[in-house]
Amino acid sequence: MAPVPSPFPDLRGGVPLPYPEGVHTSDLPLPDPLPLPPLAEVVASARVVSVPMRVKFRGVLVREALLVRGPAGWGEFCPFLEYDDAESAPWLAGALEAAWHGFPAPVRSAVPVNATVPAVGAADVEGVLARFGQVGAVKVKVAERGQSLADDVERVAEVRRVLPDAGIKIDANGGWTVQEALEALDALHGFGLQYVEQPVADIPGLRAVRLELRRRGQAVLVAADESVRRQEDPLRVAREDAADVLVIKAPPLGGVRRALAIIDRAGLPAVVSSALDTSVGIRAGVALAAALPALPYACGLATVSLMAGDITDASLVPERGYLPVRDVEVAEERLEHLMAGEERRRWWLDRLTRCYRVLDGAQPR
Ligand SMILES: O=C(O)CCC(=O)C1=CC=C[C@@H](O)[C@@H]1C(=O)O
Ligand SMILES: [Mg+2]
Repeated sequence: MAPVPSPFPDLRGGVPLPYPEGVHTSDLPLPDPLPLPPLAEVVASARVVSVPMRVKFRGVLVREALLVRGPAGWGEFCPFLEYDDAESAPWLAGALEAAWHGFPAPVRSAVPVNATVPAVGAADVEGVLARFGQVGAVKVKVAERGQSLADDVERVAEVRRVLPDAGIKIDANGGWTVQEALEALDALHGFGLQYVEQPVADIPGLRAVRLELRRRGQAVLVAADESVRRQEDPLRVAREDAADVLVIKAPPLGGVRRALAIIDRAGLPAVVSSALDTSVGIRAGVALAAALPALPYACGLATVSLMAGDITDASLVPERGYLPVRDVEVAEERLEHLMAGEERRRWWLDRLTRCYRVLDGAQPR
């Protein structure tokens, strides 16, 4: 089979996009939250699943999610376990949007996606990549606690060996200091990285890395993930010129419509990424990516390939580097098979109820 060409081959090596510098953050208010369906209806539709991972990812071996069903289809509520209710409530807004309101109209029929390589040893890279089939881009996890820069270099080198023409980005999940990030990017320079995602934990640090890379004439771009996802003000990173690219997960921003509005106001190129969800949650990410006016990079939405189960017979997994824009049919027998235990079910229903109250309190009256 012929290799899938990168949708934007000229971006290999991180050439900055033609987005005008400093043209961002309009003062337009974000749209009002969507009306909430009655809580009893939401709870009655809820199903809790527990899905094993094929490879450990961000310390997770089993991913839990609560699925809800409304008139528009299914929605997924799966904030990470350590998130508190205030941080988790927008995830519920996203699930309710999917199930009760549906998604905005797409402007494309398929979305380019990257393979995602967790912080595995170099010897395991080829096996992980094989799960994604042909892809034009790969995201590689780096800066894992307990590992060294040499481990990262070996992992990235192995990706480059297996896929000589792929765009490569790396994700440090804020694991480096500014100094460590600059050293690591020096060491990884020869691989032609598109961008480095969240090299350091905070916004001033991101800005410092970005400015120093420019001063040194290194073309790699800086992308923000946690600095958008876990901020009270998701626009701050753009306002402070701390990143070239935004990595956006729809659920923590309150769903597809609100994420679209935030990206529009930020005025920066966006990459849509998964929250390690089942195909139901991935469908929302695909809806966001499909509705964006510009989609210059492959999206991190192929993560169902890292999971050992799903709630549908037709998972949203890449076909020659793309996910199709289509709905997901949930299979009852798969829900049964992946059903979480009673204690976890109760835990998730309690969390759902508390988050619903947070959203209800924020509704325009
Ligand atoms: O972006 C991708 O390629 C896959 C998704 C991904 O990397 C993530 C999904 C869920 C949790 C995150 O820690 C992680 C990320 O940091 O982007
Ligand atoms: Mg990330």
